[in-house]
Amino acid sequence: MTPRIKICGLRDAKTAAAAARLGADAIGLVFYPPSPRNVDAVVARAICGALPPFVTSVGLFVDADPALVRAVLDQVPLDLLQFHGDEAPDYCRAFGRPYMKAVRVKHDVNLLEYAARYADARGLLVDAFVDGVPGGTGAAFDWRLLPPGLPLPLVLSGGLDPDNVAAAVAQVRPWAVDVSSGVEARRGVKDLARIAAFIQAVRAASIE
Ligand SMILES: O=C(O)c1ccccc1NCC(=O)[C@H](O)[C@H](O)COP(=O)(O)O
Repeated sequence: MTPRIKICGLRDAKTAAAAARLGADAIGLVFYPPSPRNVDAVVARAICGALPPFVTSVGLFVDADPALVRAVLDQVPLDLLQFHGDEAPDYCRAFGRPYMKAVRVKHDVNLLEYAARYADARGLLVDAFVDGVPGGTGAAFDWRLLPPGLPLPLVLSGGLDPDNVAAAVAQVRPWAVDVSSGVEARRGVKDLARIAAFIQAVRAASIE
């Protein structure tokens, strides 16, 4: 099985459409103003409109005011919500949309407990813990901290790039991989050659 591939932090329709043509299964839209990858609803709507069928649009929020999430949902046809902060299960459910919960992994995190708390999530996205920065850091974590037998689909992220993703897939066997910094030319600017190389590396490492 080849893991699904999400390219996160797209900021224009042309690059998002190109990523989809290269084989991305999902693209992530960051609604978090401090991020260099932040987009507004107008740009996000244009990006979603440029995607072919069967490519999932994921809206990423970090402890956002629910009014902001609702305002985005009113304007942008998102398929899935990604909550990347400390959102409680009730918050995540309140929008009545499919969601996945991000967890920033450090040595004492109990992912089985997370999976039980967010049992209705479509998946758990695991990312590196970096103090003071919620995500998109390019930092990796020790994949040995991931327990076997997680009951939710696992989306592996954090410091993945074209050179290390094959090893990550072989070791972790995730449902999907998610990348942002590792396919950028510079912070916030995606590089199509790196996206192509990343997708190629994931496919070459497909799981039995
Ligand atoms: O991308 C961001 O700027 C960002 C900001 C705040 C919270 C999350 C953010 N990105 C989340 C993602 O889904 C990234 O793909 C994930 O954190 C991995 O990022 P990277 O290590 O840069 O590949």
